[in-house]
Amino acid sequence: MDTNEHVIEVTDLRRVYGGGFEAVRGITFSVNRGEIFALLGTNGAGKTSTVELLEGLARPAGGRVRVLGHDPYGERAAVRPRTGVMLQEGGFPSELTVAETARMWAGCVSGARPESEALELVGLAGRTGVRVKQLSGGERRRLDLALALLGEPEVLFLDEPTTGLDAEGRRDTWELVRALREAGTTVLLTTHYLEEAEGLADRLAILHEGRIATSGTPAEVTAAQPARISFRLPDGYFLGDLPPLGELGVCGHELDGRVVRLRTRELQRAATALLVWAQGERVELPGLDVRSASLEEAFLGIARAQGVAA
Ligand SMILES: Nc1ncnc2c1ncn2[C@@H]1O[C@H](COP(=O)(O)OP(=O)(O)OP(=O)(O)O)[C@@H](O)[C@H]1O
Repeated sequence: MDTNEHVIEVTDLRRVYGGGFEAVRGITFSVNRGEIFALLGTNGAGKTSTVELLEGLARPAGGRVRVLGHDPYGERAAVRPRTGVMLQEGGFPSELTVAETARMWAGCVSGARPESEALELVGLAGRTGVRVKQLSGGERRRLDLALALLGEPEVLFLDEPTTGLDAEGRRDTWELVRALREAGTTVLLTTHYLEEAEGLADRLAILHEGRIATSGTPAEVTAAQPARISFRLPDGYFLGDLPPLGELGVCGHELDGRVVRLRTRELQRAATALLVWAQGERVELPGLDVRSASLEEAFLGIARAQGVAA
């Protein structure tokens, strides 16, 4: 299998709504076969607007989308049977049972796998006789996912797949998505959960106001953010007693009471210099905490830099 094949290609994509509002303002990215790609962003950043264009539900105002080499809007018949879509709101008839819903949906999918298999995959095998209206919010999300899997899609679009799931349900969904990737499925998902993107995505893009603010592997995106060192000043010491912060490679600091917080892009150098200083002074640095930036910090950093109260 050629894992460098671009299964999704998006070039300078734009979406404009009826009133003239430009929700997607020229975004470019690609997703390789067998990759999990996450779209992150603040509320209203344009994630759903983008995913809907990839799903062929609307025509772009500009730019180009290709899914499996086809235009998903203009060549819907070529793309739709090979993709699975989990929308944010499923909207099934609430009187039908889980089994009936799956059967009805399977009737619309060519070459569908057995409904029982799809329900088993998402952990709903024991709920087949339950009416949709009696399902919990999390169970409905899982039913949505089962329906998206019925056609054994090559490409799966998941719009906030774990919203409303409890911690266990979320972990089960992550495992399932990973297993799908192992089987060669390409997955594009949107999420508000940064740990979901960090733990699941091979690559991600953070959208902000219709543009990609940053993209890359989770490690690349976080590496662009400064790491943090924090500790309490030892008794009798003041901030000015520390070695010159510039020499430690510190790019920002704050003092909160006696707690010092340093930000650095050279974590190893700064931490080493600080520890060497403490050893020379024969003091402990109480509450010492040294950590690389998390995706959450990268996300908040981008939102702050662009003037958003995240
Ligand atoms: N049908 C519509 N008509 C006009 N504007 C719309 C429409 N749908 C969405 N928008 C606007 O487009 C922008 C992007 O919305 P979108 O739903 O794509 O964001 P999102 O990143 O998915 O947000 P969320 O995280 O809140 O789901 C928002 O400002 C939204 O108000």
